[in-house]
Amino acid sequence: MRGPPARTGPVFRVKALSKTYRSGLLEVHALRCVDFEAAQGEFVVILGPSGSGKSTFLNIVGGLDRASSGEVWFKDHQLTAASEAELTRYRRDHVGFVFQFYNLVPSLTARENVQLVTEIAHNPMPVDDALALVGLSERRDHFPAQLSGGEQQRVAIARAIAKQPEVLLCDEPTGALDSRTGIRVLEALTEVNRAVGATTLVITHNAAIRDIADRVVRFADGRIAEESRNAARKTPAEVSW
Ligand SMILES: Nc1ncnc2c1ncn2[C@@H]1O[C@H](COP(=O)(O)OP(=O)(O)OP(=O)(O)O)[C@@H](O)[C@H]1O
Repeated sequence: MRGPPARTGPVFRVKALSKTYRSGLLEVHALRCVDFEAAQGEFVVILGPSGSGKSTFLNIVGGLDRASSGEVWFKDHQLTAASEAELTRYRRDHVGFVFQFYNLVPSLTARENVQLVTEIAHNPMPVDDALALVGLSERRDHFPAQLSGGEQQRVAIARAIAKQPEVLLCDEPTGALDSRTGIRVLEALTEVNRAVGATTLVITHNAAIRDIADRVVRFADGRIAEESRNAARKTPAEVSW
């Protein structure tokens, strides 16, 4: 008789994570003893007021910044014990980043911007598949200046997921966009989360977005103040703000 299917462990395990920034005599406690886990393929929305530690958290989990104390694990790799070279490899091989500002190369087309990543990735998807996932097949030969803000953000998402990352970390991906365009970008993110199965963490100031997540985490004053799970996820089209 076969037993129950083997459960895969969490993708992220964060234990007692703290981060203190020091400049001169001044200390800022950006994170205070944060515990967190995320499962494979989970879509987590992170809310919280300005300065509550959201970006600091995402940057540490993404290997862009270092903890002051505590542990961060990505599967069986302890990021908090990793060397700079190991963190660089972690970011390159496993993490897709999407930021508020798209950081596309202006002299390259949409396709070429995505290609920059697929050329150095271990297991990339075809560039055209990545652009199709975000609904931009028709625009692949356009330059960033010929694309709307939402389209540029979708190119940035295609670039982030073309390497088929295990995690997708997004810091205010709709922050610079109007609501209709923002919804299109969220549709691209949920589609990518479904198709690639990447564990997805999305920071937003926009509480309306909480309904599209599996789970919502609210930061306040460097701590996780509240967590909730959505029994049913809404589609981005059902959300308005
Ligand atoms: N490099 C840094 N040096 C000093 N202090 C910093 C640095 N980065 C962040 N902080 C401070 O740490 C605290 C948390 O910042 P963080 O950017 O994580 O908040 P946030 O919730 O993402 O805010 P926002 O929504 O405005 O982006 C803030 O008080 C901020 O000023």
